[in-house]
Amino acid sequence: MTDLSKLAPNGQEFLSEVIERMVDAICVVDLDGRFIFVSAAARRIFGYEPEEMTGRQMIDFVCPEDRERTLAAARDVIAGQSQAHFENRYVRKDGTLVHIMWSAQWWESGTMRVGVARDVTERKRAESMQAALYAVSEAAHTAADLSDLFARAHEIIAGLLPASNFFVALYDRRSGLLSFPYYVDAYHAPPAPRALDSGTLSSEVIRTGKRLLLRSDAQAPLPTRVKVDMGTNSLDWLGVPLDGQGGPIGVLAVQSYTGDVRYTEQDADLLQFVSVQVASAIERKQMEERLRHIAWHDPLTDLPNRSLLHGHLQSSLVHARREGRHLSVLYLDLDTFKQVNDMLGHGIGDLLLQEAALRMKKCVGSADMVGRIGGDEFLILLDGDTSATGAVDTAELIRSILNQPFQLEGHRVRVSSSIGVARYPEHGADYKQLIRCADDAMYTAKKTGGNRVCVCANALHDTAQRAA
Ligand SMILES: Nc1nc2c(ncn2[C@@H]2O[C@H](COP(=O)(O)OP(=O)(O)OP(=O)(O)O)[C@@H](O)[C@H]2O)c(=O)[nH]1
Repeated sequence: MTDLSKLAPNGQEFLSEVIERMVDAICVVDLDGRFIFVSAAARRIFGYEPEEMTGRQMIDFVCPEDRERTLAAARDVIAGQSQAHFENRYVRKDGTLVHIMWSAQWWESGTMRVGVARDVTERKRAESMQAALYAVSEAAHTAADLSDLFARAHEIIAGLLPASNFFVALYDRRSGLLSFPYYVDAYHAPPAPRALDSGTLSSEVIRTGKRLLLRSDAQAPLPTRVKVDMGTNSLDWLGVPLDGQGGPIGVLAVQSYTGDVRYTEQDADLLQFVSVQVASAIERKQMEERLRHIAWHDPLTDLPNRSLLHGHLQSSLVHARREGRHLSVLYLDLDTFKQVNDMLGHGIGDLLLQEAALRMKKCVGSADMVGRIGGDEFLILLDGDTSATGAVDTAELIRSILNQPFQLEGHRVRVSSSIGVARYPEHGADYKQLIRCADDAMYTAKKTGGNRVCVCANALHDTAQRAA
């Protein structure tokens, strides 16, 4: 061991001076868990004067979430297992968190723990930001859809800053509307979509393309354009723009209603940092959803196309079979539609198909599906009302609604329709059989003059055939 008296005449003074100048803090804790000595570096690391800490329980300074494992680590040290890299978080005097890495050892004869605390907050911050970026980019690939992506982004952001009140606002440039597809809040329900000029804090972030941090204690006036907002009755409001490739596509926002959560510029930096990755993940998911929509929908009417209808019918049949339920299929073909094209042009024919699609959708429930098979042929799956009369009633309703004249660019156009009805399990056991039966019934309706509903005539009597 070095002889201190050779370095300085008074070894004690020399040691005190060295300890005073150390960047890391030396902390000594007795068997009862009280600080009995804390060196000067505590001032910078914990924000307390050393004398404010001595005599007090060490555990009271530890972040509540980390207390249990800190006590377990302390027990290990007392049992003789020294710790070289134990990490936990302390609450500084100003309320902020500091990440500490401890090296600690038990001093048997003194019955006390001797530890050295190193402030690793910056390193932890860099690590968690890196991890957050990685997690967001992973979520961009693996999230099932946009809402799953939002929930996962929320979880990731909550690991970086307090985010119990968090929302995602999306801005649709074409409609000019700001919507709130993900909204978690202690007091408010998700707001309805609103125009960008409705004077909200979120729209201010979109308009300016800049983050906005409002702290209740700063008493800063609201931006002049802001009139009302669901955030105005929160104490602190922090929103950052989601910058897409062609400008802001939305906002990520956190807000607090309680004084123990305050947002700082540092939080704004963190949220902004993550928002870049979140924005690109959202754009990626939006693109995937657009492509999926295009693949499954008819471009003219935006109705489900043949592939989606067949897939939906197959899975509905699986459920119906399992639950012993009925379901119905309507096959609809417009009568003499060709004449509309021939007399008024293809453009008016297109408008008629679009308007007819809207009318049909209004006749069915949310569990049902109206799709376009092609040309002037539509398929309607009735999964909601499973009664035999319900299917015919719905078919009659559709027929009569399509009979009403259409006003299309100044032309008054009248059409009628022929509809075939087939029911599971009476008329078919699988989707192909059901569609064929409904098509046959539609053909019968057409052959007998059109503008009518016909139910499939070929009921399956053989139970073995039904169950096939
Ligand atoms: N405007 C328009 N017409 C289409 C479209 N797709 C198919 N058609 C036309 O729709 C018509 C469908 O033919 P049909 O069902 O045989 O004609 P129809 O006059 O309804 O005859 P019936 O069904 O026997 O009453 C054809 O003239 C197609 O050219 C489309 O997307 N837009």
